[in-house]
Order: sequence, then structure tokens, then C-alpha cells
Amino acid sequence: MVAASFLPFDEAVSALKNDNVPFVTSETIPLHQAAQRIVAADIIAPFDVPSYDNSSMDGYAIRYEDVAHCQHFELIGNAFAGHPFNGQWQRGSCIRIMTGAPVPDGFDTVIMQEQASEEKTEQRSTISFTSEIKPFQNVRKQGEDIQSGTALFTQGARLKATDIGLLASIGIGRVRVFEPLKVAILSTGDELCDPGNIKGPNQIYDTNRFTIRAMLENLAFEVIDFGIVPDCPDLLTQTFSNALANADVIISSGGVSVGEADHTRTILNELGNMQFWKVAIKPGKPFAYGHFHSCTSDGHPKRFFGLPGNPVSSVVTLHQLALPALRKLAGEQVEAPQLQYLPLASAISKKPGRLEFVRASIETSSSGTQVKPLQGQGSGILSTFSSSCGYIVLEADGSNWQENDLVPYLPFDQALS
Ligand SMILES: Nc1nc2c(c(=O)[nH]1)N[C@H]1C(S)=C(S)[C@@H](COP(=O)(O)OP(=O)(O)OC[C@H]3O[C@@H](n4cnc5c(N)ncnc54)[C@H](O)[C@@H]3O)O[C@H]1N2
Ligand code: MOO
Repeated sequence: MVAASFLPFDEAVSALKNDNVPFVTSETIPLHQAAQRIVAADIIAPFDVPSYDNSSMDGYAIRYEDVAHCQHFELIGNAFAGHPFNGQWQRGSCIRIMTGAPVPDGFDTVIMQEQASEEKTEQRSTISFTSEIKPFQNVRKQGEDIQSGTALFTQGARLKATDIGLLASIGIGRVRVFEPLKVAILSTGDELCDPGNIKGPNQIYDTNRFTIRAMLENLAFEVIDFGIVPDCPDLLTQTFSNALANADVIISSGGVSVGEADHTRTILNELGNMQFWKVAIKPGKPFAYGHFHSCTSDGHPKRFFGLPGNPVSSVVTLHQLALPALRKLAGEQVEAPQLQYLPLASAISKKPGRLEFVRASIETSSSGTQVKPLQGQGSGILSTFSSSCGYIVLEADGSNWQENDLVPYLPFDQALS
């Protein structure tokens, strides 16, 4: 059994969700800088896209009603993308048309040129068609992509790369988005050395700050890096105070457990209040969350997320606990993650008590798709993250799962990409 002082994972998630409201104000930025940013005001399509019927093939535009009466269509003009045909036409006329060109008024069907043959005399050209013609084929209808008045994005949506193109298609050059949340990061520990330097015999390289920074920057947070802070209470207090002067949130890693050099929680209790400490998950149980006395300009207490020092524990707690809260602070409407249910590729067991996040890969064979727990699940083994693509999520109370049992699987998202 897990000690009563451990918060169940779901309760920690709800507490973080309920406690965090958007902190940030909005700004208007050029469209090309808006990928991964959060929309601050609904975006409504001002017109249809496409805004006129146009051809999806290089070929010939006709009127479908003429097909029943006409074997040879008279070629009377051309329509190019950007250069419509505006001439007169009559029954049996056809227009040479290029992909993207407006389908002339009155015309409704396009035949690709590979299904057409041309007969030319000095006076005229006629076109006959070699395949069955379906009404309205090869015409991209006005509004088939976006209809005027549609809410394309509502406040709180995160813009993907393809969304940027969609906004371009309605002529938007600047977008109102929330300002990035300012997040200070720091690593604690006398043993840590920054990569790029020669480490001492009893040192290890600081990996956590680099993973944390990359995950935050993948989601367009503004990261302010306060580096490595030794296990010294005065230096930690000074660094936290500097970070609070510059950021809305502090994320530290290390020093949240029960060791004699674990000062982070003591300092949080001096500069603010612990909201909760210790969650019934593996890895990551000593995760800590708190409020500082220092407030944002709107009077919200600045937030503290204390990640455990073990490299995998810091990733899992950032990903599963801190990030949903940070996204909400940044103005995003956050959806609960969608679990998939997949058969296990090999049996797995654990001690009951903590919900476990097991790094896993997907295996597909002739007998189907299975999810495979990877060897090397220790909380210091970062390399399994590189070969995994999601977590198997093992419920707290369970202990044994057999091959082919259906288990919940959570694919990694853009934070871990
Ligand atoms: N007596 C107990 N000891 C521990 C417990 C416990 O319940 N009772 N919990 C263990 C668990 S679980 C975890 S997780 C760790 C978390 O401890 P801390 O958050 O205090 O982290 P540290 O002690 O500072 O470091 C733990 C481990 O991780 C390495 N580390 C720290 N920072 C980094 C970094 N930036 N980059 C790479 N590696 C880092 C550090 O060297 C340690 O090996 O506590 C257990 N102990
Ligand atoms: O919770 Mo610790 O993160 O199991 O290694």
C-alpha cells in the first residue's frame, strides 16, 4: 500500500487543473511567428475558401448538360489560374482550363486533358472526350474548404504549422495570441556540471535542465535559464528571488526528496506555500507544487513546480503534471489526453500502490499491433526515452498483466518530440 500522504495521480491532476487560470495578456504578432502560439481571440473566416469554383485538373471545362447532345465540343478560349475566361459562349462550347483557374460562369465540369483529343482545322478546334464524364467532376467548389463565418479557431487553441497556412488562406497577416508564459528553470545539486565543460571525477552532467528546456520550447514557452545551483540554501534562496523578479513560474529539478541536501522544499516554504508534495506515481513521487508570496501584475501568486532530480522522473512529472498546468497558465484550452487500448507484447508486473508510466514501443506484425514495455525502466535510465514512443499507464492498484492483455497506452505528444 502507498502511504496516505501520497496524492493519487488523478487528484493531483485535478488540483493542478482547478488551481491554474491564464496568467498572460495578449499581443499581435506576424503570422509566420505564430506556430505553437495560443490564439487569444476567436478567428472567424471572412469569406469562402476557395472563393470561386476552380479546376482541379489541367484540361477542358464544359457544361454537363451539353454531354447528351454533343460529341465534339468547340474550343473557344482559355482560362488560367489568375486569368479567367470572360468571353461569350454557347451550347457545345468548351474552354481550355488549367489547374486552379476559375471555372467560367455557366460551366460546371472539367475533363482532364489525358481523356481528351483535339481536332484542329485552320478555322476551328474541336475536342472530343474518351472517358465517361461525371457531372461536376474535377471542380473545386466555392467554400468547400472553409465557409464564410466559420469559427476557425477559438480562444485557447494552439496553432499547428498547417493552421498557419489555413490562416494565410483567409488573408490573415497578423494574429492575436497570448504572450508566452515566462518560465524560469534551474537544476540543483553539487554534483552537476554543464555539458561542454570537463566534469570532475565525482560529477555528472546536468541533463534535466536541457530536457526540460527543450520540452518547454517545443510548446513556445519563454524559458529563462538560471543554470545549476549548488546544494546551498543561501544560493538557492538568492536564485529563486532572482527568478521571481523575471518569471511567472519556477521549475526546479532535484532536492525535493528527503535527503540532507534536499533544500528546495524548505526554501519554497520560506518564499511561499507548498500546495502539495508527493504523488502516487512511478517515477516521480516526490513532485512538489506550490505558490510563492510574489505575485504577477494581475495579483496571481507565482507558481512553483519542484521536479524530482532523477532524469526520467523529471521528464515524467513535467510532462504529466506540470505541463498541463503550464499550458493552462499560458491561456491554452487543454484537452485531457486520449488513451488507446492495445494488447501487451510481453507480461509485466509491478508493486500495487503507485500509478506507473512505463516507456514503451509499438510493434506491428502479421498478428497485429502490440505495445511493448522496454527493458530499462529505472528512473535514471534516460536512453529508453529515445527508443520509446509512448507510455503504458499501469493503474495504481494493479500488479500483474499478461501478454495480450489490453493496457492503456499514451502516445508521446509534441512536448516530447
Ligand atoms: N530515503 C529516500 N530516498 C529517496 C526517496 C525516498 O522516498 N526516500 N525517493 C527517491 C526518488 S523516487 C527520487 S525520484 C529521488 C528524488 O530526489 P531529489 O528530487 O531530492 O533529487 P536529488 O536527490 O537531487 O537527485 C536524485 C538523482 O538524480 C540526479 N540528478 C539530480 N539532478 C540532476 C540533473 N539536473 N541532471 C541529471 N541528474 C540529476 C542526482 O545526481 C541523483 O542521482 O529521491 C530518491 N531517494
Ligand atoms: O519517483 Mo522516483 O521518481 O521513482 O525515481
